[in-house]
Amino acid sequence: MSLSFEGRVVLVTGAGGGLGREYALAFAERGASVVVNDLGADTKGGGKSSAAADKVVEEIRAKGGKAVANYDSVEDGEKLIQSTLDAFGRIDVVVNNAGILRDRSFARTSDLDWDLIQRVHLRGSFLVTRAAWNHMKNQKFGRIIMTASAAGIYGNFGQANYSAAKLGMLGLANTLAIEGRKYNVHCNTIAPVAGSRLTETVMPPDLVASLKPEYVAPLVLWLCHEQCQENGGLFEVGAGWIGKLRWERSQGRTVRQKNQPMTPEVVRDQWDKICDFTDATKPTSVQESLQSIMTVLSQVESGGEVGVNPTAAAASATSASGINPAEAVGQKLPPTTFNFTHTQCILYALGVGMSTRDPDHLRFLYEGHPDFSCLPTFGVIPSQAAMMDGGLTSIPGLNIDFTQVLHGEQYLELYRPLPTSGKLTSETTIADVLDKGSGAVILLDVNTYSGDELVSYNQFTVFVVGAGGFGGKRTSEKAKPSLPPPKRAPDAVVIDSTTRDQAALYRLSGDWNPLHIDPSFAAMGGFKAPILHGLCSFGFAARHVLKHFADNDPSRFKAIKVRFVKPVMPGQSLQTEMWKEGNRIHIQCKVKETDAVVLAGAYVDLHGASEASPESLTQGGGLQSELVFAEIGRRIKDLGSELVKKVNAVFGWEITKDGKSAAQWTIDLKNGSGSLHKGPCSGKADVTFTVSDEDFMEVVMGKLNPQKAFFSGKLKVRGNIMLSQKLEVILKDYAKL
Ligand SMILES: CCCCCCC[C@@H](O)CC(=O)SCCNC(=O)CCNC(=O)[C@H](O)C(C)(C)COP(=O)(O)OP(=O)(O)OC[C@H]1O[C@@H](n2cnc3c(N)ncnc32)[C@H](O)[C@@H]1OP(=O)(O)O
Repeated sequence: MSLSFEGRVVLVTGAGGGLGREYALAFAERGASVVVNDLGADTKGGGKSSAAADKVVEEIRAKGGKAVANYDSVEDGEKLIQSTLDAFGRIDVVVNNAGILRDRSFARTSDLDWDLIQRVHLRGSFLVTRAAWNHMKNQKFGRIIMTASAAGIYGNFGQANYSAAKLGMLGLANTLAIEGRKYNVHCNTIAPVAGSRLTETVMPPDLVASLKPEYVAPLVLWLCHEQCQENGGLFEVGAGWIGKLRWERSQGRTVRQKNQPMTPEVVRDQWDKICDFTDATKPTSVQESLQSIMTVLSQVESGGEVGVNPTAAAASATSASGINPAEAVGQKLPPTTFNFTHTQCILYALGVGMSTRDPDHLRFLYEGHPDFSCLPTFGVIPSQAAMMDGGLTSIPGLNIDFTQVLHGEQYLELYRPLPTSGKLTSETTIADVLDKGSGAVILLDVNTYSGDELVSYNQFTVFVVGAGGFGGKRTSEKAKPSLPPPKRAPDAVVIDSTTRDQAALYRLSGDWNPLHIDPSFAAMGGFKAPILHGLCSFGFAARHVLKHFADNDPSRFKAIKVRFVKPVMPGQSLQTEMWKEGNRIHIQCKVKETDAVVLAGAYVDLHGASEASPESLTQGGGLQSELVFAEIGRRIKDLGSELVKKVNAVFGWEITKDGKSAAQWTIDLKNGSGSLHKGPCSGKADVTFTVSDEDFMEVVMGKLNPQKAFFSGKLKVRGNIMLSQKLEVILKDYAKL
């Protein structure tokens, strides 16, 4: 199939002669509507005439093609594009071809020689392309050609100004290729060798005659066709030959050692190796280029030597298993000290989304508040310091690529509420290293002390993507398990938005990992953009639980466990679903916009749920009814283990020691009665609680002891006659105990 440009609109700058004219004719021949731009200047940029462009337009029209002339300077980019739109209503292709020469040896290059060349080539291409850019983006199609030159790629005597402008156009094209990719706007660069007005000054006449422009145009047409997916390429073309160019980089050598100054002498001594292209690499993006720099950073940090070929060192470390559990497990990181004041507590609270919009949050945001407190999940901050300081890199057997590190899971247990200022020390041990196939999992146990008192225990689970397969074990008894939520609708759901700057704010609490702020680093980890800290979403979820089930009382917090199953992007909304099971609140978090589960197997353990606050039980309307009834169940258990045993024996119930019941609970809040149904295993028990609204809430709020309520008759338990008789017997028995 021949390549047609029917329906396409093409602008060729400098199309009055040479290459530009050839492109214009070739596009028009294949059906394109062509704008033939030419200022009609001489090769040095002097003069102005419409003749050149008009002639080409005539040629095209004579052959039945569609073309209009335009005589604007490329420095008036907007005008060029406007006249293209006026003539044909759209713009599909821009060929930046116009150019002039002011050749001089460098010493004789005047400001004007320099400026004129930059203005026409580089600035002109920028202005014309920018004027076309949004039209192309909006229509999701565009093809742009930049015309560079061998003089720019290799340098050429007497063309300093021209070389600089030409390679500048390559840089421009490289970035346009990246920015336009997702809109199907492609930008490629050619370095043509053709006989033209510009080359006749530097080439012998017979060579100029034989290097015909028609040997270049087919490449330009192909690159501008919708079928061509090439983007960001650089091509040398001439005499019927086309070749593609790319960057090549030597393996290079590391010239720095940890804690040593980098000196010119070391550079000198390594020079031959730095310049040796054996096994050269071909980086194609800033990300690839940076990757090796990151490798060097981690090698230097882990005590790598001067003169090392970083790629080879990384390869041999991996082949000799960068991860070696036998060496790593049991190792301790250097202890760290964390000094903090109320500033860090407040900054952390803001980092996990607290806001003065919610009056309940003020106690965590204002040091003058009578109940000023530190959020319990701040407990991860002192303990992460050891890892963040690069301590992990010093562990033998843990040669890991930090661009691939993700936070996998977190467990935090507090032994007392955190102070709002103080000095805490943390001791970190590599508890275990697991081989998960797709990655390696490193378990880090951190004990944090205030003086001699153990304040908290953290278990960090670090997932190193791609580092598995070293033949290690898959599970560990040391891992704090995550737990699935109950199979029923959640008892409470909270939706809370993170902001675009959530990660930028959260990192100020000490996790400086560039993954959360630097787009290039995030790209190395395979992410389109920086992702939110796992511990930031963790903080959001934990405070949702604390508010909903513990009246924002930090002393109620005991422990939390979370698994990070998918990344969260700053700006997304978190939907925290919560299930109350006694003192344990199971949690699952989704990203509201995508419905993807991001935190799973998670739970918060609370202290002393017997002091459950009225608000936490009455919020949420109907959703809470199950929860309220579960609370009554737990209170029945409070009546005493003897009674529970008897009730279980008679009815076959299973009220367990933590107050959970296999029975299903429902309640009708309207008439103040609730019914308790035996679970699916037996249908015989069907008991109704009857209680006045007032008394019911008293019980639920913990103001009325359920035991007293039973015996004073305020809380009546009724079932069918037989069952209630049996229950009465039990209750009487119980009264005697
Ligand atoms: C020096 C710094 C120290 C501190 C480190 C933290 C620094 C922070 O700045 C970094 C961050 O905050 S990163 C942001 C938060 N984390 C994330 O976004 C990760 C999200 N999770 C994922 O992408 C995948 O689960 C992923 C990629 C983790 C795993 O996905 P897959 O490879 O597809 O795994 P899968 O096939 O589902 O399972 C394979 C085995 O791995 C176990 N597993 C899965 N997810 C896990 C996770 N999150 N944590 C721990 N183990 C996990 C699976 O259970 C399975 O093992 P098994 O078969 O034995 O059950």
